[in-house]
Amino acid sequence: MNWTDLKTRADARQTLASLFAQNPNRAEEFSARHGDMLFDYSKTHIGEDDRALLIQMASDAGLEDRRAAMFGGQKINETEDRAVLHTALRNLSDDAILVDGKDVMPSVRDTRDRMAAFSEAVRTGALQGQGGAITDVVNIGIGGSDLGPAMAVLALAPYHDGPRVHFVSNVDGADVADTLRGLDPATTLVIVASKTFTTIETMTNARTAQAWMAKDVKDTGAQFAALSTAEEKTAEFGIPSAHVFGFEDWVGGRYSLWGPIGLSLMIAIGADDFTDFLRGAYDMDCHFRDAPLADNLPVLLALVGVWNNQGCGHATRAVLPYDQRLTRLPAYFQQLEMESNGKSVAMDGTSLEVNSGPVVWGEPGTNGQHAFYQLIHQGTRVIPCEFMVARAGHEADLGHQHELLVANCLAQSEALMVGRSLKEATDIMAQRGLSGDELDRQARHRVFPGDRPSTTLVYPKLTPFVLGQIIALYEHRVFVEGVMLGINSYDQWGVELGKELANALTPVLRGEASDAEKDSSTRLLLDYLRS
Ligand SMILES: O=P(O)(O)OC[C@H]1O[C@](O)(CO)[C@@H](O)[C@@H]1O
Repeated sequence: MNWTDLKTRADARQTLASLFAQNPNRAEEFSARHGDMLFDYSKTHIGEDDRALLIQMASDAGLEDRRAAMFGGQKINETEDRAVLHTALRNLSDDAILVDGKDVMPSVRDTRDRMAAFSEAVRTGALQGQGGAITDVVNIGIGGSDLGPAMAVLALAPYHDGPRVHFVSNVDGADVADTLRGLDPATTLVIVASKTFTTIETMTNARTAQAWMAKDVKDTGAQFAALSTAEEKTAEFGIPSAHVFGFEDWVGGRYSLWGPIGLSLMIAIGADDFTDFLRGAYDMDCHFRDAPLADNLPVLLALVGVWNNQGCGHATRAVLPYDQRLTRLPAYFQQLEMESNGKSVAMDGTSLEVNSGPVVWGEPGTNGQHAFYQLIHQGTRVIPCEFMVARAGHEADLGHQHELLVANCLAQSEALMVGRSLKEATDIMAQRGLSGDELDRQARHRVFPGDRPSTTLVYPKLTPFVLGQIIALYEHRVFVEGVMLGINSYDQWGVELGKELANALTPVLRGEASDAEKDSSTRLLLDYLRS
């Protein structure tokens, strides 16, 4: 890969002001549309030749072949010898997808139909709890078995017409206790969401919920469901097979929202809206698969990411949705991007020549503006920002609030780019009556360096279809960045060591095992915690 050329180009980048001055069509030429979605990346430092180099680099990395291999069910997750087929879960065509020569689609469709029947039964009251119709659903899962449905249920709140849906993830007993308090065990459905059905947090919380329900409900299994690839383990837990929704190991945890892990979302919004959500993702899949690289939204998003991170050396990326219902989206993207591309070893076992994926973080606007934007505007480090905003909100009677939201979103990217010079700040402070040294001192605090990069994604309205598009857009962006880095985006060995050590420390905390082998810092902490 041509990382040296990329860095040389990035080091020689021009300012945003000069890029716009040189090219009056920059906004048009450095933005792309797909359907009703607009992606503007003109406020980045990428010039025409830089873009050409980035596209060439993606192509040289074998992007087109890797993409075909992923969609075609080949085992691109090489460290786990698995296919990567979350796209199969939203494949709404009649096309077969073969893994090891077998079409996976009949089973995907069958599970989807079973999910729809189950969620309709819960929503209509055909499936009752011991105390009557189900009023509350509690999804117990963590990581990809929590973040996706939790994010999407909040995002699609205007479409809720089913029972209330709650999420428990943390092994901290506070989470399950606070969630179950006030719920009626006789009208609650508990969904245990775990791909492996071994995750300690989820299984511990599931057993706590089972004990809570058992005090009031004779047949707890009737009010439990399981979402897992490990169907024999769900049976051991006492969940009837009719309430078990299985999937295959070719669905990664952080990519699993589209199948059984989305059951809580389907119960909240209904099977038809859930299908619209899949339709949006499928639409983005087709765009990603078919559009030329230069017009391809996931590819462009990835190229901006690579330019900012591996090119310019910006280590973090802020995701800033101006959409309150996307409050959980930054956390969802954190797992999607950091668990996928937070790796320092390439597929062939060699060390990466460049930095791995960035630190992803964020909060919705306008809240973030009153919290951390100070650093984004005037801190010493540059934080590339990804703004997102809907053309229309759901609250038709509050259109004036949506205008304010949009104005703030656009104002931030403008302020980041344009900044405020010392001369401008001085003029402003002079008009306010300051002069001499005091004017000089005060003006310097009011300077905004500007020239800070951002992108803006505009979508028509946060519907199930559009949410599906947005998530698939980012999934494919992660894929493209991973291909360019030459890493496997679909394993997560980096989470294992901490899990192993936690398992070993539990008996030490209970006083059932010695801490003699532990380092002195860990021993100090153990002494304090046990005392
Ligand atoms: O669905 P499971 O198997 O409980 O795993 C939960 C999460 O744990 C992880 O394996 C990381 O520990 C994630 O990749 C996954 O989403």
